[in-house]
Amino acid sequence: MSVTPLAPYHFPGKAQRTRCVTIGSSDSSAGAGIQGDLKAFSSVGAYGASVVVGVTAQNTTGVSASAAIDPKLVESQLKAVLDDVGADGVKVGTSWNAPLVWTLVDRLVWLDDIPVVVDPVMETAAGSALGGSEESVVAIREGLLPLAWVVTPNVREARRITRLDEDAPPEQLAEELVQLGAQAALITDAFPDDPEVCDWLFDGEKHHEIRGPRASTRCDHGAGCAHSALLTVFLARGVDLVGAAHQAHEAVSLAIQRGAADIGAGRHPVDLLAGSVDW
Ligand SMILES: Nc1ncnc2c1ncn2[C@@H]1O[C@H](COP(=O)(O)OP(=O)(O)OP(=O)(O)O)[C@@H](O)[C@H]1O
Ligand SMILES: Cc1ncc(CO)c(N)n1
Repeated sequence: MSVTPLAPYHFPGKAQRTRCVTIGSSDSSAGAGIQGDLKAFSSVGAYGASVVVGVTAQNTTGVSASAAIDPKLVESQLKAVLDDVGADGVKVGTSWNAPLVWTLVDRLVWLDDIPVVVDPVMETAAGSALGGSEESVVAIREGLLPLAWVVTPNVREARRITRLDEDAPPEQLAEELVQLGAQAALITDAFPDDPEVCDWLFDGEKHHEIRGPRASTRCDHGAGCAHSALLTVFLARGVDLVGAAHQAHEAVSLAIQRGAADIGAGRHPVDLLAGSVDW
């Protein structure tokens, strides 16, 4: 006789505000990672909670040290958050190693009907590596993609996960990501050398190109994190995927344009709240 295991979480009922959980790593400069995600959640009035899977000593010029958190402690954080705060949407960022990813996968399968956005980050805007070992890429492919409502890699990350050639177009990369199990794939900045920015979305049936002007600032530290965090909130609020992808792109594009150019000497942080605060 097979017995269905009990869900490991208590799952409180609905709250008035949208609750989103980011599962990712600390960025000490707070432009990206869980700090960036929490700011993005707050910028649109959502309540953000976090499960820390790694810590980076990082600033706008790069990462100087990092460490992954013990999977058991990750599991305890997830339980603490989901049992009490609850979640209307979950975002997964950095994946440091396979045991960590599989621990998440084992737990996230219980999140029936809650949007899960997977942002398979492997490098910072300044070019430092963030995880991305071959074993963690395999765990992302085999474990995380099948749980993803939408996966949001940039082109380099999409190539790494799909193992397709350098010259594979975004259309093929996105279709392959869906073939691997994601419900949808959104490749950010699909043509990095073009004068216009284009996010390529494949919703499982149709392709959509989300285009906008390319900001020429160096304020893109945390752009990808902010994008996937906002996407999580909009999906949690029931916005359809194409609409959510447009809204997230527009907000982040503006956040790069009006970015925090006075912070740090490298790739400055995005600023989602620029213009809303009177200094
Ligand atoms: N120069 C730019 N001007 C306007 N929008 C941009 C620019 N660069 C990126 N974007 C937008 O920012 C969002 C995040 O994309 P990006 O490709 O920078 O993520 P990423 O490479 O994963 O970033 P990160 O390394 O910070 O995680 C997308 O909606 C993309 O279109
Ligand atoms: C911790 C962390 N996660 C994600 C990114 C991607 O921007 C970053 N720079 N740092």
